[in-house]
Order: sequence, then C-alpha cells, then structure tokens
Amino acid sequence: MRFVHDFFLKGRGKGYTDNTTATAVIKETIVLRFQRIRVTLSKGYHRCDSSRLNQSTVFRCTLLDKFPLFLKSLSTQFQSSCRGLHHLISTNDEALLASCRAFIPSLTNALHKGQAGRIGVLGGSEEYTGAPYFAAISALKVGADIAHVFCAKPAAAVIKTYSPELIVHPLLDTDNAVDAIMEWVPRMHSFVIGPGLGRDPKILNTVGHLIERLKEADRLFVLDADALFLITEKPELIKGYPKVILTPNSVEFARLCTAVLGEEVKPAPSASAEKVRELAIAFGHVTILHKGATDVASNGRLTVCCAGGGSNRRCGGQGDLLAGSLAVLFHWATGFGDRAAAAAPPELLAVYAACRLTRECARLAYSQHGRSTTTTDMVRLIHQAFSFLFGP
Ligand SMILES: NC(=O)C1=CN([C@@H]2O[C@H](COP(=O)(O)OP(=O)(O)OC[C@H]3O[C@@H](n4cnc5c(N)ncnc54)[C@H](O)[C@@H]3O)[C@@H](O)[C@H]2O)[C@@H](O)CC1
Ligand SMILES: Nc1ncnc2c1ncn2[C@@H]1O[C@H](COP(=O)(O)OP(=O)(O)OP(=O)(O)O)[C@@H](O)[C@H]1O
Repeated sequence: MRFVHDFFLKGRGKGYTDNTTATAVIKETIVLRFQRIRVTLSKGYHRCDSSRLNQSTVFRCTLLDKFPLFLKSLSTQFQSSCRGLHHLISTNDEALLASCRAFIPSLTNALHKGQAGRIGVLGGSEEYTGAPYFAAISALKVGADIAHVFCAKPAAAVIKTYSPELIVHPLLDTDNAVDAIMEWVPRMHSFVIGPGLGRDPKILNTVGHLIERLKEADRLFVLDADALFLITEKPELIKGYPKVILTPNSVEFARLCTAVLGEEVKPAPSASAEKVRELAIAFGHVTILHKGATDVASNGRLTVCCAGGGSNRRCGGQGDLLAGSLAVLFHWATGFGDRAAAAAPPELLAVYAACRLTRECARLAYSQHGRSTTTTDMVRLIHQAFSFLFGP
C-alpha cells in the first residue's frame, strides 16, 4: 500500500507502460490525474488496459465500471490521501446507453396503470403556460402513465386546452397550496419543479415549503428554471439531499455558482466539468446537470458528459422537454432493472438518458424543420428518438 501511495502521489513522471505491473497497482488504487486511462472492473478484478499513465494533470477517462463501489472498497486511509484526485469523467456513450437500457421497463400487460410513472409538474403561471405543458407532455411521451400539473389558477384552463392527457390542478396560488398539493404526493413517483413558475415571492415561498415536505416524504425531484432561482436565494433547501437533480442552463448555473461558491462564473455554452463537480460537492453531492453545447453532469464523485445529437436551434422549451423526461427516467433508474453492473449511479444514468433523448429529438427535428424547429416538433419525435436510443 505504501508503494502504491508513493507511486501515484509522488513518483509521477516515469510513465507506466507495463500492463502487468499496472494491473497490480490498479488493484489497490485509482488514479485519475493521468491521461487516457482505461480501467475495467471484471469479476472484482481491476485491470488497467492503458499503456499510458503519465503525469499530465488533464485526465479523461473512459467508463469505469462500478466506480463508486470500487471507491468504497479502498481503505479509508488511502481514500483520504487521494481526496481531490478522484474525479472521473465518463464519455463512453455505448456503455452508458447500455446501462440506461437496463432500467427501461418492458412494455408488458403485467404492469398496471401508474406503475410506469406518475409524475407531478409544479409550475405554470399567467405568463408561462407552455413550459409546464412541455414538461408534462414529454413525461407522458417518454412513457409515464399519468402526468399531473400543479399550477397557478390563471394557467390551469389554458394548459388543459393544450392537452386532454394532462391532469391539471389550479392550486399553486391558493392559501392552503402546500397542504392541498401534499395530499397528492403519496401517489407520485417524481416531480419536476420550476417550469413556468415565475418569480412571485408568494409562490416561491410555497414552493420552498413544498420542497421541504417532499424531502420529508423522500421523493425524487428535478429542479429547473424558476425553482433554480429559488435555490440561488436558499441553497440550504436542498443541500445534501440525494434525490434531487438540478438542471441549470448556463445563466442559471452562473447564478448558482455566485450564490454557493461565491464566485463569478461567466455563462458559457460549454461548462467546465471541474466547476460542475465543485458545485455538486458544495451542495453536498447533489447531482447537477449543466446544459449546453455539451451537457455536463456531476454528483461530485463521477462526471458524465453528453455531446451526441443536438442542433443549432435554441428555441425555448427544450429544457422543459428534458426536465419532464428526466423525471420519468429518474423514477425508472431508481426503481427498475438490475443496477449491479451499471456504469454509473442511477441519478447520473437518468440524466444521461434524458440528455441523449432531448438531443436526439433536437437532431431529428432540426433535420426536418431547420430554422423553423420548435419544441412542439421535438415532442412529436420523442417516440422515434427513444426507440432509436433505447428500444421499444
Ligand atoms: N413556452 C413557455 O412557456 C416557456 C417558458 N419558459 C419559462 O420562462 C421562464 C424564464 O426562463 P428564462 O430561461 O428566460 O430565464 P431568465 O428570466 O432567468 O432569463 C435568462 C436570460 O438569459 C438568456 N440566456 C440564455 N442563455 C444564455 C447564455 N449562454 N449567455 C447569455 N444569456 C443567455 C436568455 O435568453 C434569457 O433571456 C421560466 O419559468 C421558464 O420555465 C421557458 O421554459 C421557455 C418556454
Ligand atoms: N449551445 C448549445 N448547443 C447545442 N445544444 C445545446 C446548447 N445549449 C443547450 N443545448 C441543448 O438544449 C437543451 C436545453 O438546454 P437549454 O440550455 O436550452 O435549456 P433551458 O434554457 O433551460 O430551456 P428552456 O427554454 O426550456 O427554459 C439541452 O438538451 C442541451 O443539450
């Protein structure tokens, strides 16, 4: 163990070309400040396939199977000496997609209505009726059985006219909103909070209370759009809660960094993976997805990047499609399939699947509609994109 420690922390720069020796070493440790390491775990045996371990501080890892499990198996002493070096970036599309396919529930007559997902969307105001609609309809198109929208009264009738599929509750702006909405919570598997919520302090206050209650009820939820504005004001609301995923665009991400890290971060189409990880850690290993030209998601331990598909069209609503899809996939990733061989923890797999799906919808829609592409065109293509990526 001493040797391993010395080699990786002090003895850098020699290069490591002998696979056999590397294998012995990698059994004891994981070193991530090296370039192009490919590590595979099979039958509990850790094998290093790379012929290039060098001292570069830039590291880019392909998928490391069962990484979190492996990390836990390291001795406490070694974990602490390596703290700060454990940062793994996975971009292995095929392996991640394969793990996502493993949790997609089969279409079978053995399931009853509701089992594939009862999703709640909290959002919708007089100004914004499209955003909650896009989130809720996307949840249904991805495969949830039921989608409820909890919105402010002026939005309710409008949203109902968009779709008879949605169950719409005009509750968010009522005086007993928290208790009235909580009555529905036991029936829901997961929530999207934020699309079209607006910034009315009374509504945001209600949503703050609801977040507290959802945590007490141990529910999964995704925070997007105006709910992220609330989190910049009250980051402690979600600190350390493992069942929340934040989905900021670059502007929302910059605001979160200012609020939580105390740093000015310039909004940029491509996030710094290191910054996303830093923010996730500052939130107590909460999962953060920075949407952009490349989507970057981290729980502070593992970071996944998604760059497939996508388009050059930046019409509004694409983030809502992503958030609604993610709520379903989050439920599936935590509740279905065998996770023993999964390439990443469920929250990151759900994020990866949602990003990949949204970007595939964007790619398909753009190829048909070009500059005229809107989110409605993308929603229509969810089935085609889903089948292509994950099967029927
Ligand atoms: N049809 C609808 O009802 C829609 C409603 N939406 C809702 O609209 C509300 C406000 O959302 P916004 O996203 O406008 O949030 P903000 O009101 O915080 O505005 C952010 C601004 O930053 C700009 N921006 C985005 N990316 C940038 C970048 N990389 N660099 C610099 N500027 C950038 C945007 O154009 C936007 O004007 C939310 O409730 C949201 O859910 C959106 O979801 C879009 C669709
Ligand atoms: N510069 C970009 N190039 C390619 N794809 C992008 C780019 N920026 C965002 N995307 C993709 O668009 C989708 C939505 O991200 P976006 O940043 O538009 O979210 P948003 O602003 O929250 O959306 P909304 O309009 O619903 O509020 C994501 O899947 C992301 O991958």
